[in-house]
Amino acid sequence: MTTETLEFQAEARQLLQLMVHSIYSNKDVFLRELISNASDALDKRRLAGLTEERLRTDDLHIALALDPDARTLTVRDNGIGMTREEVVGLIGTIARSGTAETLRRLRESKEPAELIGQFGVGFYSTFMVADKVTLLTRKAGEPTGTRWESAGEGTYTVEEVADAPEGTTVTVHLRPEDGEDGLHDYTDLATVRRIVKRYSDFIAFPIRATATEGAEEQVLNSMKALWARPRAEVAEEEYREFYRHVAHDWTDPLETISLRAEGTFEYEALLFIPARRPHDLFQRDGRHGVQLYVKRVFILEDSRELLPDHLRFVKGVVDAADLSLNISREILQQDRHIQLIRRRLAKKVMATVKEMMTGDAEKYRTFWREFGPAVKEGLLDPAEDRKAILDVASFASTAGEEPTSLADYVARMKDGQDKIYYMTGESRAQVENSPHLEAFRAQGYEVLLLTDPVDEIWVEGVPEYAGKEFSSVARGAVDLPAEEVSEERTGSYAPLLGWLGETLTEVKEVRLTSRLTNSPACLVSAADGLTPTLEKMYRAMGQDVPTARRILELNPEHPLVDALRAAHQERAEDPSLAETAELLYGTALLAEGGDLADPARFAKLLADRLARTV
Ligand SMILES: Nc1ncnc2c1ncn2[C@@H]1O[C@H](COP(=O)(O)OP(=O)(O)OP(=O)(O)O)[C@@H](O)[C@H]1O
Repeated sequence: MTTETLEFQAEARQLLQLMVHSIYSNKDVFLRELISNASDALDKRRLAGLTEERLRTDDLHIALALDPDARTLTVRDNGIGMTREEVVGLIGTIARSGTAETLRRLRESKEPAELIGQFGVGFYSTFMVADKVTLLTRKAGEPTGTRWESAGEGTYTVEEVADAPEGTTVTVHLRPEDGEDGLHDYTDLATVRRIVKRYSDFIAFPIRATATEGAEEQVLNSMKALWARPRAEVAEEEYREFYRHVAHDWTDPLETISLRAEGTFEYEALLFIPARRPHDLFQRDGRHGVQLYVKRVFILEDSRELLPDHLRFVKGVVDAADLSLNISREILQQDRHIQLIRRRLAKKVMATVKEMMTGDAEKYRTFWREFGPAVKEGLLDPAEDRKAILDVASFASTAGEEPTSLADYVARMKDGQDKIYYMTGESRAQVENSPHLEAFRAQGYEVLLLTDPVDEIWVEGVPEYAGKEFSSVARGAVDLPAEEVSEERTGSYAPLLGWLGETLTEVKEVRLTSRLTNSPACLVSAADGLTPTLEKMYRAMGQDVPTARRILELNPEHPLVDALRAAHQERAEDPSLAETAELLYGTALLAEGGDLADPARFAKLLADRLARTV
C-alpha cells in the first residue's frame, strides 16, 4: 500500500517547532496528554456502543508498553479510533479557532509550558520527548486502519494498513534521557507510574502497564470518580489535576465547588471557577460548559444546558443518576430536571463568588477582572436573578482607584441622593475626563464609570438596585440639587438658545445646564435616546441605526458662553458668530472623546481664531 507524504498546515508547523525545540521544563506532561486523548476516545466508544450493539465495550482500557531496548513508550487505547481523513484533519492541522492567538501567547509567555494543552496542542507535546512518533489507528467498525508517522519537522506520512487493531496506538520513539533537560526515562516503570499517579489517577478507565515483554500487567490508576468521593478525602492536588483534564487549562482553578443532591432526582457536581478567562470566552463557537455524565458514564462534552450562558466559563462535571444514557441535547434543553439543576448550580456558583467577595478580596478581584464582563451578560435576561448578579458585581468609580460594589456605593450615598449615578463610555480615562462629571464631582456625588461594552446594554434594562434607580449623568436633564438658573437669566439667554438651535443642525435642542462647572458646553443624549457608544456598537453589529441628535447644554457661568450671549445680542447678523457656535459644539464633542464630522474644518476655524488672538 502506498505511503503518502503530506505537509503540516502552517500553524501546526509553527507549534511543532515550539515543541521540538522546547525549553519547557516539565516534559512529563506529554504522557498526560496522550492518556487524556485515549480516555476521550474511550468515552466516545462507550457512548457509540450504547446505540451500536456490535461495538464491544466490555474491556475498554489504556495500555502502556515500555520498551527500554527499543527506547519506545507506547500508549494504546481500544477507543473510537480515527479514519484516515480524521487523522489528516485532526493531527495534521490545528482545527480549532484561536490558533493565531495560541501561537502569539506561546511565543510571548515566559512559561510557555503553562499554555500547552490549553488550546488543543496536546498531541504535539509528544515531540518534546520524541524524535519520531508513530500513530496507528482504526476507527471502530472500519475495515482498515491508518499509520501516521512524523519526526515533527515539516512533513508526516500516512499509509493504509490492513491489520491495525481497533482504537489508537501511539508509539513514542524517545530521545535520549537528559536529566538536566527534564527529560526522564519514560521506559522506566517507576517513572511512568509516578506520572500517571500524579496526572491521571482519576481517569475512569484502567491504565495498564507492562514493563517488559511478557511481564505481568499492572493497573497504575485508582479510577475513582473524583466527584463521587467525599470532599475531605480528596487532596487539592487531585482536584487540580482533574481540573486540568476537564478544562484543558494548566493554571490552578480559583475555586472548587462540589455539590450533591439527593432525593427524587439525584446528581453530583464538581465545578471549577478558572483563574483566567479562556481565549474563546467571547466567541460564539468557544468551548463552553460542563461535562455531563450519567451514572459515571460520560455523555456530553460542553453541555451548555447545565449552566446559564453568563456562567459559561465554569468547568467541571455533572453526574446525574436518573437520566437516560442516550439523552440528546434536544431533550436536555427541555428536561425539567435539567432546568432545576441549572438553577441550583447557578445559585451555588453565585454564592461562592459572594463568599469570595467577603472572604478573599484578592481572589474576588481576579475573578471579576477575568469574568465580570461575562457575568454581567446575565443582567440582560429579566428571567435571571439580577439581584444576585448585582450583589457580586463591582465597578470603577470616581470615589477611588479600586472598584466598588453597589452595596458600598449605596452606603456612601449623600444625604438626599436617591439615584445611583453612572456614566458609560469606552475607557476609564475617556469617561473620567468627560465634562458631564463636573458638577457631580464638584458637589461630591460619586459616579460609577462603566466601560465594558455590555454595560451600555444592561443599564437600559435594569431598573434599580436596593431601591435606587440607575441614572446616567450623560443623559436626560441633570437633577442635581443646584442653584436654579434665575428666570431673568434664562430669559436673557432665550434668543441665543433659539438661534443656536437653528444654526447647529446636528443638535436636537440647546439648553442651559447646571451640570457643568468648568467647561462651556457638553452634549447629552435625550432621556430615551441612544448613547454614541451604543450607536457605534449597533453599527458594528451591522444594524442600521440613524444618528441620534443630541442636546447641547451650555454653562451660563462660563465666560465664553456669556460673551457669546452678549455678542449675539449686539450683532446677531455677524457671520463669525456661527463659527464660534461651531467651535463650541466641536469642543463639546472632543471633550467627551467623540469624533468630529469634519476635523480639517474644525482645525482651520480654530487656527484662524488663534491667529487673531496672539
Ligand atoms: N487516542 C486517540 N483516539 C482517537 N482520537 C484521537 C486520539 N488522540 C487524538 N485524537 C483526535 O485528535 C484530536 C487532536 O488531539 P490533540 O491532543 O492535538 O488535541 P485535543 O485533545 O483536541 O485538545 P487538548 O489537547 O486541548 O485536549 C483530538 O481532538 C481527537 O479528535
